[in-house]
Amino acid sequence: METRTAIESHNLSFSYGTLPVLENVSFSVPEGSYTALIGANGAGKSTLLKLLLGELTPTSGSLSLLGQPIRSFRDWPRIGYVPQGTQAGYADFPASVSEVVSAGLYKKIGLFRFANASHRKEIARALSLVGMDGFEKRPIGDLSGGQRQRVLLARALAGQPSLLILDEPMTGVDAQNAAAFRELLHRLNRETGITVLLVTHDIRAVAHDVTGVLRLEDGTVDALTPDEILDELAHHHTHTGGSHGNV
Ligand SMILES: Nc1ncnc2c1ncn2[C@@H]1O[C@H](COP(=O)(O)OP(=O)(O)OP(=O)(O)O)[C@@H](O)[C@H]1O
Repeated sequence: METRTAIESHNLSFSYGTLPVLENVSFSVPEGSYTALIGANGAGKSTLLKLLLGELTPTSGSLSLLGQPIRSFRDWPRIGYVPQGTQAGYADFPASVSEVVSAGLYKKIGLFRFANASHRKEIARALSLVGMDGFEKRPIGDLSGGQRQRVLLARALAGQPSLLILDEPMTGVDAQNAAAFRELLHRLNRETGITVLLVTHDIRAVAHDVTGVLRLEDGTVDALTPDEILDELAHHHTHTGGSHGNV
């Protein structure tokens, strides 16, 4: 069935005990969009991602993924996820690039459900998408931070998800590699049509790439167009993004 929204929430609320984080939040992320999720430290970005990944359950309201209510969502292979700050942790990881990328497949489709040849082909395809063709046999620890981060993106892309969720993937990557990674995300979104939801503290860096922005603030979510965000940035408003002084 064709779905129009990758993510949709209606009056979504979530509290940790008595601490409300999201209060009657309604928003939608269109299929094929490139959406930035921004908000100051503690605004609730990670909490919203955990709700999307099924790790937390909404207190009330509805949340749907790819047109299905999150409670009964079964299509996890269609969701790719790049968690926060993982690239540095792979510096000493004793595995080849191929093994790391295939972990993304195992999680999605089960260890024995993929024939070996098509399995290898899918790993090569994912590596090619991120510009890491031929790196299968290299130990991941031998790569640069920027290369490792692209391998982790390939792991999320293995199995051809239709929604890619990234939690501050540029953390701990130098400026040049971060710029290359942003360009890669932009190109993936344009060329493959994959829906991208990017949590970022640096909205300025992606404001020209994204098709929309969701800003978490005081328990609510505001949807902004790229023009609105660029306008705010041009007028030096201070509440467009994180609290690291980069807005
Ligand atoms: N497991 C938890 N139990 C209780 N409170 C929590 C828990 N996790 C987060 N919080 C609180 O919920 C609020 C939202 O936190 P969350 O981590 O979602 O924010 P964030 O926007 O991701 O922040 P950051 O940008 O620093 O990662 C904060 O006040 C935080 O202290």
